[in-house]
Amino acid sequence: MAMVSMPFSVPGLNSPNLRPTKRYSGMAFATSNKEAVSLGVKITQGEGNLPKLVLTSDGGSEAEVYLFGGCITSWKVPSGRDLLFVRPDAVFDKKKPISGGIPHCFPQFGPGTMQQHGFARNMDWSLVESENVEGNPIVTLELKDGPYSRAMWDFSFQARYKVILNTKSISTELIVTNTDNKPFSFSTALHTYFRASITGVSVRGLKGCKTLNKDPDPKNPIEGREERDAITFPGFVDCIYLNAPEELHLDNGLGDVISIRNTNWSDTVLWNPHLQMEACYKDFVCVENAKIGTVQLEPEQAWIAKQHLSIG
Ligand SMILES: O=P(O)(O)OC[C@H]1O[C@@H](O)[C@H](O)[C@@H](O)[C@@H]1O
Repeated sequence: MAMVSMPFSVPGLNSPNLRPTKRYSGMAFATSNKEAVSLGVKITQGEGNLPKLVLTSDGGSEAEVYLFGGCITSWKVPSGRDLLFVRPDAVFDKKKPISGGIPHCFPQFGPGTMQQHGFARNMDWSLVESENVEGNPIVTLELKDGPYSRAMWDFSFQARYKVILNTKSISTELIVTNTDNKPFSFSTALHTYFRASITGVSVRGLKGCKTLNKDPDPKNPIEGREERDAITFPGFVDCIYLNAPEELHLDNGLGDVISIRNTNWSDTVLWNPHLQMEACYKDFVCVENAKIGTVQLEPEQAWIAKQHLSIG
């Protein structure tokens, strides 16, 4: 497939993090719109003037992705309903990670030696590729080590994150490559905040999994086994499910059943803070595809994991 590099400029958005390589895949390129990177992908100024990609599919779905944190903050299905949730206390000033959407936890899920959930959600990712396949926009973001990450984790790495929006789904593919000359290991997660009505929420598919319950002490989780077909959220929940299946179903209590499929994200985390976040706990649930046991990569080795969220 041909790759075409083009100079790119958007007023107020000139940044080394915006250097997309367009790939032409079946659809014409929208040359008339300066802010369009490829058909169905625009770069805009989001909250706090942070660069935000807006993806629009021919089928009527829409997604928003901030380069800061490589964070998908919105996934609207054709009905216009946003199935993701951004907390009301989220800030867009780069002083904190964006609290909501699909933040990255990398290279540590935590708790651990560095800040909770690692540094990837606190760094600017770059847009490196944008394409459109049969009306469906695709962007690829990249994160590499820099002084900020090196101070916490002294390794050279590359993370590539592809986001694919279809009419009824949003898929991601994360590839972490060891670009160092020594091995490294990491844990990681996609900390997805789903919009929900918590009293009506249930998660199915985890029955039989070994659990590590982080309540009451995240540093000393209690081992157990899940016995319920449908997990509900009547109070505080913070629990890791090891060797989770490749598909879960989330009933968000708002009329949507979301299929959460994965490849190679071996574990799941369920989290709802209940009264610890009194202002918003009723409005979301986190169902996180995670890799809790560390991944070890030798130099030049890569690890790949996919997530596929869809509605029926
Ligand atoms: O960093 P955030 O978005 O506030 O999320 C924090 C929570 O993230 C969850 O993944 C953890 O299991 C919780 O222990 C933690 O409290």
